[in-house]
Amino acid sequence: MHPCEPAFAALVCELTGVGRGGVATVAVWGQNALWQRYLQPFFRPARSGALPRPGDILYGTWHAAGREQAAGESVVVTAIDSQHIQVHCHGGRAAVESIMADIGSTGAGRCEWPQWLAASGCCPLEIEARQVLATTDTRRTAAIALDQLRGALRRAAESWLQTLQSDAAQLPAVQRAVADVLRWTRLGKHLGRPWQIVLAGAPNVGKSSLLNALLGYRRAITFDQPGTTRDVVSADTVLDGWSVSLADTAGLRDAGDSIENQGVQRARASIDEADLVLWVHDAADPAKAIPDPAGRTDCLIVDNKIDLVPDFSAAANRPYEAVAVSATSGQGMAELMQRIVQTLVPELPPAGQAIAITDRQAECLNRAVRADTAASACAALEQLLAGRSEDAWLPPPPTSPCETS
Ligand SMILES: Nc1nc2c(ncn2[C@@H]2O[C@H](COP(=O)(O)OP(=O)(O)OP(=O)(O)O)[C@@H](O)[C@H]2O)c(=O)[nH]1
Ligand SMILES: [Mg+2]
Repeated sequence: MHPCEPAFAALVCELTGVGRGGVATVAVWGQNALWQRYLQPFFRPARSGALPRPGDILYGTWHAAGREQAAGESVVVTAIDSQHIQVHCHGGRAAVESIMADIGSTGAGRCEWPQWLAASGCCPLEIEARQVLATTDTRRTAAIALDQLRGALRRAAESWLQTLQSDAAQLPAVQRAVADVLRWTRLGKHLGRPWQIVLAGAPNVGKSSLLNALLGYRRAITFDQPGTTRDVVSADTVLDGWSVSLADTAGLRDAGDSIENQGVQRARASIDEADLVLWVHDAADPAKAIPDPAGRTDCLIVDNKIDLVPDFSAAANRPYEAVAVSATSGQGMAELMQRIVQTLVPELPPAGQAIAITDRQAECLNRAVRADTAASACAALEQLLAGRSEDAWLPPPPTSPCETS
């Protein structure tokens, strides 16, 4: 049963997910006199009659509190069963907010759809998979999230649990299997969240030009003087089915200008948080190159402006491994995109692979891997299957009256 229940006789929730849609669905769930208490004050059916029976679909208009004389919002109301009614309205925020507020004003508690799913008895792994799936924006990432929604991780966890419960000596073998699943965690973390790629390097090497070339449109200002970019300029795109957020940064130098210095500080902070840094050099002016951020495993060195270097030979000119490109002519850009994807995702998971897609899931699996005894590994796996869904990789849900009351 839902934790909100003692505080509210009914819950109201927007069921339609993130993103824009033509139609939105608001659901009301409760025990008693649902129709009379929460719908009748606002809903005028086109054909008046007896109270709807389960399965009835009614067309009519919604008359917001205080605006009873206005024309009203066209809605379709579905009586799913005696405890569950859905209002289908225009998908714009104004209509949804108004209907939610009206139902809330009669005493129903507002909640978010993951809480709604929990109230309906969904297991946490399924709720988390639905949450991540709702935030994916490519077929590739949606397919991997869908595998988890179909139970890839749940089945793996259940089978490890069964193995350990019947034979504690299997702990090392189970822990190896769990560790194998944890290999995919970095990828799982980026199903609903773009990889952060930062373009950095000395001033005037062509970082902004490279950002524009990767995006395919002119997002950032480019100019033939150093110090053009001051702030972090970001834009999202998709590379080979992976959502990436590209951030162009100020050229790194000690500038006298305090505004530019602030830009350089922001650039350094972005580098620290990046999943991958494209460290850009000017192939035509190697003396300008500055050392790449030492110790970073995910850093690709990019030699830009190769169109200015006659007979630029990738191997001969430099002692480091780099991708040679020209942001202005487009030379080498396809290879650069390929190298970015290979660096971020060196291997693709096979179809149906179990993957941890939330912090909570990864923490439970990590506890199982570190467990000293079969009993504590089982406790971690049970927690994975039954624990509450609170996900740090997803934006926090707006505060709900369910939580505050
Ligand atoms: N020939 C040639 N010129 C380029 C290339 N990439 C950039 N440029 C030129 O180099 C100059 C600097 O380019 P930007 O993209 O503004 O360089 P930046 O690294 O962003 O510079 P800051 O923002 O000042 O740090 C501009 O005149 C660009 O047109 C390239 O591949 N080939
Ligand atoms: Mg720039």
